[in-house]
Amino acid sequence: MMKPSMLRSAVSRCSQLSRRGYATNPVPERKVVVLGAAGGIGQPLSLLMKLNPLVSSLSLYDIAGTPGVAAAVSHINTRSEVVGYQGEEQLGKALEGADIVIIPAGVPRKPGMTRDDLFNINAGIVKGLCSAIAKYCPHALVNMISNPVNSTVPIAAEVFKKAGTYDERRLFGVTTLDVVRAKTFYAGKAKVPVAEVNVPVVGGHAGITILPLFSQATPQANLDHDLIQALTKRTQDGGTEVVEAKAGKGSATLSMAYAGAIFADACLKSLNGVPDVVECSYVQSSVTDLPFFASKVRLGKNGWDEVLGLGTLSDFGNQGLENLKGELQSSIEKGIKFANQ
Ligand SMILES: NC(=O)C1=CN([C@@H]2O[C@H](COP(=O)(O)OP(=O)(O)OC[C@H]3O[C@@H](n4cnc5c(N)ncnc54)[C@H](O)[C@@H]3O)[C@@H](O)[C@H]2O)C=CC1
Ligand SMILES: O=C([O-])CC(=O)C(=O)O
Repeated sequence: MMKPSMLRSAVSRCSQLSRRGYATNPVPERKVVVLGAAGGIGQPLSLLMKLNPLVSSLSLYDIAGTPGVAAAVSHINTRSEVVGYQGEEQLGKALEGADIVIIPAGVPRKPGMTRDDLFNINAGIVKGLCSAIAKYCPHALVNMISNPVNSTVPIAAEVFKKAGTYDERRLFGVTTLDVVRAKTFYAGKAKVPVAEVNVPVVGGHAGITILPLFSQATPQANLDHDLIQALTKRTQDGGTEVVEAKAGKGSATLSMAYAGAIFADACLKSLNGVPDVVECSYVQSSVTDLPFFASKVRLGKNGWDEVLGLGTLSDFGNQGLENLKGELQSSIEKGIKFANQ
């Protein structure tokens, strides 16, 4: 068991490491809101955000269960003040003054379902939450986790457009878990240290729309075509692997919380002026003919500064890109249509 003194020194080491490279001192005040904070992702994500020294105010909102989560998290002796909010009448207060809103609210998959099968429930949840964001914190960066991400991000964009608050640079679909998986699976096969691995993952966040570019992975390894094909399939099916292993008890929560915390930390750093923070994310894009697309984006003080191109694709990558376009386009259209009903 870890002794309290060890945990304290780990947290302190963590804060020292995180502070390195920050352009401003003292660290600015930043409010982070988690919508869906009492859920399977929401709880560990709230914990990880409480450990982030860049957060000064942590607002935990859910339709139920937040007082307990907030009470537990608030006892951790790190910088941020934690407040729990429960029920729609408290949503405005939860959001006011937010710099970043992370949204893992909504139902997860069960075995046999696709992410699109969640649309009927989650589209409405996301629409409602985004209307509140437009009203109470229109300048916040939005990190959308709720599935189907390929549609929920276009829904959010439409809601913000209607409210007159849309700024494409502030809306992000969180695809970091695809990158996390691609790195892990690649490191295992390429026999390279996982901490050194980088793999861009582009496209979207469902099945074949998830396109890991292993030909651009670093450190480079001479993996044969069959292995690259297998790694691609495993990354695309990573979510389903967890859904099946959980056998009806939901989908990835802990690894998603980790991925969500990485992405939110990147947003916080760039808001604070750290230059050249680059992450993959599903954003409004002109990299392909699709209006939303995941690729590397350079983050800045006001959201993303630049959507980076795809680089040189292998034949396999090009084929994957062509194969995903139809599905991604129809998921985008479905979201836009729903938001405008
Ligand atoms: N982008 C990604 O890579 C990933 C996305 N997901 C998605 O994240 C979502 C959440 O997954 P879990 O946390 O496992 O589900 P969960 O069911 O454990 O938690 C969802 C939480 O959302 C809350 N909620 C429902 N309606 C709400 C509303 N109107 N306002 C605020 N909160 C509301 C629920 O009360 C619950 O606490 C799912 O849609 C899942 O598919 C999951 C894993 C990875
Ligand atoms: O697979 C799911 O339903 C949840 C998810 O998006 C993931 O784990 O990548």
